[in-house]
Amino acid sequence: MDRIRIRGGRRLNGRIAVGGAKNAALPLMATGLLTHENVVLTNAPALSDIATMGGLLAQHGLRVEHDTASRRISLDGAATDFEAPYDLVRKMRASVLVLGPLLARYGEARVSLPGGCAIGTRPVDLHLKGLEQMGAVIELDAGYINAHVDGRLKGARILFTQVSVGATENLLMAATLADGTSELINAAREPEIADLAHCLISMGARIEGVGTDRLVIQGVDSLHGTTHPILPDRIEAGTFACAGAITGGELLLEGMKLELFGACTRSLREAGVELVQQEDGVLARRLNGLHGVDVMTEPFPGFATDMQAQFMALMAVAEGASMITETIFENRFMHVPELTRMGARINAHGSSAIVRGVSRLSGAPVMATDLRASVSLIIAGLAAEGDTVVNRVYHLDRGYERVEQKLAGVGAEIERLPG
Ligand SMILES: CC(=O)N[C@H]1[C@@H](OP(=O)(O)OP(=O)(O)OC[C@H]2O[C@@H](n3ccc(=O)[nH]c3=O)[C@H](O)[C@@H]2O)O[C@H](CO)[C@@H](O)[C@@H]1O
Ligand SMILES: C=C(OP(=O)(O)O)C(=O)O
Repeated sequence: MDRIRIRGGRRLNGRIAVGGAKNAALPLMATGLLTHENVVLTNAPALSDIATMGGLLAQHGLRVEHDTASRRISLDGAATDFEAPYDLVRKMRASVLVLGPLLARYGEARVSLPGGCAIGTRPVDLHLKGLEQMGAVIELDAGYINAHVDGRLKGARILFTQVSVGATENLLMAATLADGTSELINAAREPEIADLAHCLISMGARIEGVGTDRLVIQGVDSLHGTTHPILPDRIEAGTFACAGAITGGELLLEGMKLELFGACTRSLREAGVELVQQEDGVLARRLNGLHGVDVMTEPFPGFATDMQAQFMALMAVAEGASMITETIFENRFMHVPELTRMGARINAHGSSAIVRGVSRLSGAPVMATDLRASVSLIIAGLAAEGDTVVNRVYHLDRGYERVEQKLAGVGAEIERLPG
């Protein structure tokens, strides 16, 4: 298994490319199931999650091509197999996003229940209730969701009792081909959902309220092919902003748009990181010292749960204390014991962690059990004295493309140690 070694203490400076967003690309790939025509996604990142989703869609019967050189994914043809097996869904929870499209277009789907993962239980009850409201008959059997509908799904008024990114995406896709009008109330407003909606509109879907918490969808008989550019990865960009800031550096986050950060902009600024929109990206520059800032994760435009671990690494060396509260996932503090091993002073209790900034961290061998926790250890390693070796790099490869090369390109002393 590969590992990543970082020698801390180098100031990061320069331009760093922000890729297409993983959390936009995965639902966008599922749109390939809504039409037999060619869906082309540009600005696609080369990530293991993208390969997993491609494998799943190919198993359903689509022709999937991912040309990493031109960053294009092409999806073509019709599904012939409606099962998403446990082995793939377990690896990547976004697999559950094939459920809505398969039901809407083929009236049938058998999708493994995703189950929990390292960061929390991650239920899908809201996805299932919404589809049932649209007329689907759903049974849970032997760890699988067996779903079918006689004829077409029917438009419905769906009120989410909790803001859910995945359920909004699944039901939005399903509603595009339903018979009649659907209304999604208390829908998630993440930029990746607007990106999905724009892609669906370019395929012939009729959607109003894009970017708001009320989406109104008039179902159509069929959708056609399209070419759609994937929006920039705000989490990758935010990760690099923290990486630059912890070293006292200045990075141009190429291709990033400031409005995608939501509340993260304010938290980073309060912490002492200047963020300025420029023509070709966002300039992230540490002003003077770092200051402790309290944050609470919330649905967009609140502070993103996917930025919590990286921000905590930054707060580990800030002046003063910071209280970090995680409201989306019940177990997303796995980086705390590892950061503590590097000298951070963090007390986690329930959904909150108090971080008391220290003047120095020290390198250590560390391990993390999820994607953002792993990258937070890289960020800490960039500021630590000595060497940090991050194990289980496969978590990182799910969501960061060539992270060691990108960081080395702006001055980090970092390398991948093949396992
Ligand atoms: C609102 C939010 O920040 N969502 C995050 C969530 O999306 P993801 O789509 O994975 O999760 P959801 O947005 O659906 O979950 C939000 C909350 O709703 C609960 N829930 C969800 C679905 C359901 O059927 N029943 C239910 O109770 C979850 O347990 C969670 O507490 O993880 C992704 C990966 O880290 C992040 O990119 C998303 O920003
Ligand atoms: C946890 C993440 O992804 P997933 O929902 O695919 O597990 C993430 O993007 O931080």
